[in-house]
Amino acid sequence: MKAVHFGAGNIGRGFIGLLLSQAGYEVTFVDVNETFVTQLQKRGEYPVTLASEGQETVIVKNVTALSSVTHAEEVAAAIAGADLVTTAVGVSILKHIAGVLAEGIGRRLAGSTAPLHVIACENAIGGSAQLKELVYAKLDSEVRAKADISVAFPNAAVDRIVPLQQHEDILKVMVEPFYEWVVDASQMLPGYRPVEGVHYVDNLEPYIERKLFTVNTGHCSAAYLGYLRGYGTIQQAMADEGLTALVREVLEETGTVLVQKHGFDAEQHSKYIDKILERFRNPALTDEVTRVGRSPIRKLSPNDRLVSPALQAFDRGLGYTALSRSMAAALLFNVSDDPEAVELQAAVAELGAAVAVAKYTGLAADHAVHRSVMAEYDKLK
Ligand SMILES: NC(=O)c1ccc[n+]([C@@H]2O[C@H](COP(=O)([O-])OP(=O)(O)OC[C@H]3O[C@@H](n4cnc5c(N)ncnc54)[C@H](O)[C@@H]3O)[C@@H](O)[C@H]2O)c1
Ligand SMILES: O=P(O)(O)OC[C@@H](O)[C@@H](O)[C@H](O)[C@H](O)CO
Repeated sequence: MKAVHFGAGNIGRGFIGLLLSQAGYEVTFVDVNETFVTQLQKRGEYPVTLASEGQETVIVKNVTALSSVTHAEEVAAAIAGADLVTTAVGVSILKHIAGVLAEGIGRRLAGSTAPLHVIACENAIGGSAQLKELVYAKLDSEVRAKADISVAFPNAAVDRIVPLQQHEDILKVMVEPFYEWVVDASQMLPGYRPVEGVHYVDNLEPYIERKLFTVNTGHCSAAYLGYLRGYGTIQQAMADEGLTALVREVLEETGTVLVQKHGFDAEQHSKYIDKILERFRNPALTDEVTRVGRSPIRKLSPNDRLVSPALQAFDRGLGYTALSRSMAAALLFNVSDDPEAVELQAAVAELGAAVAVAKYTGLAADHAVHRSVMAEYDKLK
């Protein structure tokens, strides 16, 4: 079985490539980073170390790589012959891989009706659906009709904390032991062969919302509030009890929405929150607040981890003050090598915070959540 995986970065090597290789796939990574590509081609394997007491290392074998810049032909050919395509490049990069993916799908459908699943493993609601739209926009109607039959884009939720890596071996990845990969079974092609280690569910929404609005909402809250208090890592921020209490408040707000909306057991959900906070604290990881808070404009966007749960709380008459505080803190995330942080800072300086909030969150200036964000911003500033 053959898989093509876009993005040989942290989660790509530390989770998706590892799991697919262990499930028996020959994995071809596709990346723009020439060093990763050359090293993966040359060695055909790389180590993944678990950030736990024993620090067990697994060697991921049966892998190679292609450059999406210099090997576009080979990438399209690999897609034409693959059983599975996955991505972990960042949701805003999906538009850049849609062209070669469309080319590969077109070639494949010219001579084969073998099933192909394309799964975006990004932190976003409906990541694969977004990718499908981008790819379909590049296919003609005849190819689209064929793709409707034998190519599927099931949405997914992936969870494993993989920080930025700093090892002598450039391919080595240190990952937390926990992992979860959930795929929407209702969007798979009939008779699909499950990938070992992937959890297939009939309705993905409760899973993706629970993950994004707990792990990622809590994570970015710790990052933005931690940044304001001068902490460099999530582990340092989470050692501050006052800060952890603020993060917990946020997760209590999202938890109330999730329990009401999806019918999760309140006690179980509370344990889920405890477990997530424990994962953030993992002393064997060093996870920088600048990684976890990266791309604040994406994180402040209407369907992402802050605005969406706040609006859902508002609609249900529930609290959203702690979520508003995290959004306000995002406005103060002044990291000069993060292009979105730079853009956000410039927008706040030029337009004022109220207009910038409306612009990036989609919240009208007279919306109660917008007013709440501004009230928290005035306090934090
Ligand atoms: N790191 C985590 O803990 C984690 C966990 C779950 C989900 N995610 C999600 O996975 C995605 C990747 O995150 P990451 O932390 O691995 O980031 P990363 O920056 O480590 O990896 C992204 C990789 O994509 C590559 N890339 C960029 N443009 C490309 C292109 N046009 N074609 C091919 N490759 C390209 C980059 O060179 C890089 O190697 C994001 O959507 C993130 O939200 C990350
Ligand atoms: O990848 P982002 O920028 O959407 O979010 C940063 C982190 O919260 C994220 O990468 C987590 O580590 C991951 O989602 C854990 O499963």
